[in-house]
Amino acid sequence: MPDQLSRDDVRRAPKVLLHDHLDGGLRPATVLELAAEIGHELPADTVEGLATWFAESSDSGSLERYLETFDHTVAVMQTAASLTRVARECVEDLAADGVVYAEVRWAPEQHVEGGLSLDHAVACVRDGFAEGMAAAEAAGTPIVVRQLLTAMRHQARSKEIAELAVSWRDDGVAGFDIAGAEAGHPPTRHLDAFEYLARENAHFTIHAGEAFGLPSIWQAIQWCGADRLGHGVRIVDDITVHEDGSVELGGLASYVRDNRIPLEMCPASNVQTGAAASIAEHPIGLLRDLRFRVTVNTDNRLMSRTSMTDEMWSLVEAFGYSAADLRWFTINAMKSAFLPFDARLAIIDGVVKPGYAALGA
Ligand SMILES: O=c1[nH]cnc2c1ncn2[C@H]1C[C@H](O)[C@@H](CO)O1
Ligand SMILES: [Zn+2]
Repeated sequence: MPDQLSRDDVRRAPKVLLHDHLDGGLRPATVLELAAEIGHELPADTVEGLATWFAESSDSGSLERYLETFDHTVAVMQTAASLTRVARECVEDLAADGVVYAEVRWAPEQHVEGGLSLDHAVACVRDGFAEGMAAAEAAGTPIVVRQLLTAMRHQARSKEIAELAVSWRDDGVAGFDIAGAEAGHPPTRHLDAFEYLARENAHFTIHAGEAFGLPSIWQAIQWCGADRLGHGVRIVDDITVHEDGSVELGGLASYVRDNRIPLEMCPASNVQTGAAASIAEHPIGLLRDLRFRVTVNTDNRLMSRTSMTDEMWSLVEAFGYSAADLRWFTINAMKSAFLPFDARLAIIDGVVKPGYAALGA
């Protein structure tokens, strides 16, 4: 494998994405077109102007402000046709970027203002993903994409959304998540949903340790039983690096590492919301050195003006990572996917390993 990676190597390398929001990844041109169709007023009227508006408005250092930008994307995703279109384009964009497996999350409860039922909305996204996967296959860039259904943590529909996720588990839905403002909305408010999912042998991840610290991570794992942590960056608050370079892990950090709990890290998003000061200072460097089960993700490609290639390339530049490091992140992610074990292995052995082997050839 080449030591000196180029950006094009990173683009060609097979990548696995576990944390990407459907309503955070629209093409700016699509937002413009869909908004024009329904008469929704946007803060800019050109593709570049809108792309810049999303990126700049999301760059405030506050998760709450960051989340306000979703008003515009959610507004244009209230019909069957728009949901299917956005889902299809999402898959096409990921595949063109070299993503070979993705779990894309969205909150069905936010897409029923136009009269869609929750089930119909999920079916529309399923259809869009299927169209996108077929188009990617035809373009020679095959990809497998699954939905994660998100419940909003400030609302009270999590049990209902958890039931929706279970009822669609054999038709493209791989798991469940909660998202939204973290401070003041602890995951334990949704305990009935998580207990239900556990009884159903279903998978779930929880956004935790992004805008709020260790108590949120502790609750997500020890009270709610999350399989993975969305972000989880604040786990570093339970790690002490001494002056002599020795490292001490607190009880929670040890638990997360010992149990190989996957961290869905999203560097660009974290810099925008203030969860990390810069990419170079992002805790991903330390956590990778300590061999936590770290994965690299985009979170919101529109708001962060990013892609999987951009995220990985920014880490190559900041930390000097090699192809072997990127392969390690990618296999970590594939091992942590909410797919059956044999399906995960098939992608690791059949796609990821050969793809990295071919990189230097
Ligand atoms: O990084 C995030 N933290 C918490 N909530 C988020 C983040 N990115 C997106 N969301 C919210 C806004 C979306 O409307 C919702 C469902 O995708 O999830
Ligand atoms: Zn997120």
